[in-house]
Amino acid sequence: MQDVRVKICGLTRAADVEAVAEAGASYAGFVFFPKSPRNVSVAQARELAVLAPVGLAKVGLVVNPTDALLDEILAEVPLDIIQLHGAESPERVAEVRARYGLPVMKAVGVAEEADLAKVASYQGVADQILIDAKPPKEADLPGGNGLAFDWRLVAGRRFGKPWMLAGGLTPENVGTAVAMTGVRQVDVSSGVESAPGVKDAGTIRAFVEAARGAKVPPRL
Ligand SMILES: O=C(O)c1ccccc1N[C@@H]1O[C@H](COP(=O)(O)O)[C@@H](O)[C@H]1O
Repeated sequence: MQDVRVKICGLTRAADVEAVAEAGASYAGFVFFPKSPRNVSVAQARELAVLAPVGLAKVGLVVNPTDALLDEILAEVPLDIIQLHGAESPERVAEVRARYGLPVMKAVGVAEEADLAKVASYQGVADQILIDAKPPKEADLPGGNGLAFDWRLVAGRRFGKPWMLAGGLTPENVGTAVAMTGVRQVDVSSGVESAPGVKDAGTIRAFVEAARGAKVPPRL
């Protein structure tokens, strides 16, 4: 059976990229969002991205980006995937995908069943869907808040495109999340940090081990 694939998001130091690669994660995420404690400049992201070995996909996380910002990032940083984590419309997702010729992962925030209806509008335009916890109303960040949602809402779901589960995952709960939902890909940021924006190599290793060792229910 195929291992669960792991994305570690919000890397800010060379040692983080090394830890993520050594742990066996599949995706390394770089956050371009000034309000985030994980925000990196274009120059910093370039320095980190070139350290990633073949097989570790480099994901650029942006929130309602302008073309100017994406142009600036993609001129410098060798990204493999663009993660849109704001209120981008399906039309904007299609536009970004066509303009840069890169796969796009669209994040959808979920707190209740009704939120999942939004996924349908992105199925035809995004390459992957990221199902994340909906942020609290007063939150500064649209993601990366370390909050989980009720995983029963996505138990056994398929979304017409590969999907990833995020929101409040930790080494302690990721096995349950995978077993409960049947998801084949997971994404974490806060749950592998020693302080906001500071990744911890031991916790990254523990997270990847727990995710890959999780009991994935067979697809029906
Ligand atoms: O990580 C951030 O700082 C961030 C900022 C803005 C949008 C999304 C962000 N992170 C993404 O949020 C989810 C869940 O994170 P957490 O594990 O609950 O902290 C994940 O997809 C990150 O890529």
